[in-house]
Amino acid sequence: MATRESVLAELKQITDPASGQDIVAAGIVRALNVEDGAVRFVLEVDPTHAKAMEPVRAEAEARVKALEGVGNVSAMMTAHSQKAPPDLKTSKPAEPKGPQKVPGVDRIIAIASGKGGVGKSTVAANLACALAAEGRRVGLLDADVYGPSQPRMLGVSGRPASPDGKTILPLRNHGVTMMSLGLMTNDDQAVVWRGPMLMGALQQMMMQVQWGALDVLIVDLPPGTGDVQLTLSQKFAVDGAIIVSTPQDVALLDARKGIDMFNQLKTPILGMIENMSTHICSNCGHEEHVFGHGGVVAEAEKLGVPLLSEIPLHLDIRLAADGGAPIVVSKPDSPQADAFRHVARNLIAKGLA
Ligand SMILES: Nc1ncnc2c1ncn2[C@@H]1O[C@H](COP(=O)(O)OP(=O)(O)OP(=O)(O)O)[C@@H](O)[C@H]1O
Repeated sequence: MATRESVLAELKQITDPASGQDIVAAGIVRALNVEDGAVRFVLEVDPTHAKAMEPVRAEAEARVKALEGVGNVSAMMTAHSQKAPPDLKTSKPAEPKGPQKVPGVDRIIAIASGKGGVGKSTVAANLACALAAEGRRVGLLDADVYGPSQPRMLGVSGRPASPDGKTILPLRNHGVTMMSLGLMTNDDQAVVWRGPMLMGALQQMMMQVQWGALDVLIVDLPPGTGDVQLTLSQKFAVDGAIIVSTPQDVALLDARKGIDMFNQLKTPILGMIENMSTHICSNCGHEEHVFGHGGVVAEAEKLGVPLLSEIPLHLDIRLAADGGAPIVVSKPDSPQADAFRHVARNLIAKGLA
């Protein structure tokens, strides 16, 4: 199916004779609309150039028509119409400023937590694998610079290759395309990241990794509310954040700060996940509430965000994560895996993943 990105990429192949730039960069492509294979756009040109621009319009129309999954194409020149619609009269560039999209990536979901060690990476790994098991094209970016754990959780190692010295080839396991800052550093080397370095590294991971076509890119954030969170939300079009917390008061207090930050950044909160909700004894199945119970449900209700799942504290979840095959992959039919799969299905049903 043709997307806005694929149409823009094709239009970028055409040169604007007036400026010498491609027609997208020159800002003359306006009001692009791609819906169910039908593509509409306008070339806004100076009326005195209308004649000279006709071949450009015809080429644009023909090129887009030749794209796979495109049916009807309507390419109009504003110089042809008596009066251009008001929003086409500005001289702003075609691409909106502000958060950018990662080429080929349809959606970005951030997995965040206020506090460290609450199981954010475990949730991100299982959610990515669960979405892949549902047939989604999934990427997982481990942006947890302070404790990158995805290589271990997804069972991948080795340095990612960069054949051209510019782009980075991600690794892949359990149906998930994965990249981690942990793969770019030595295993036991402590890395001290400074703000600008962090932002540069994140930008590089998002834009220079060859993610390919993805339905969703899951970003496993570091705990807290720091530079990585800010850069991600300000520079990239993040579709939503999922906040992971344990039911403890301290974790919840920090989770609230995280939610406040995303609210300020206008990143939608997709919901909260209560991890280590109840402990289920792997011998007798007895349940107990190690970190208290119901804290996240109450908090989610208070903040008006959905509670997406309650994940039990279970030895199998830790063993699976430490063994390089998350529980969703190693024991897909277990109730523990189901707690994650339920979130994945829910996100897909809502068109969020
Ligand atoms: N529901 C669970 N049941 C059992 N063990 C769990 C569960 N969730 C997480 N763990 C274990 O707890 C530890 C911490 O989890 P994880 O690394 O996912 O936390 P985090 O919030 O990402 O931590 P960090 O602060 O390092 O980013 C890991 O050993 C993981 O296997």
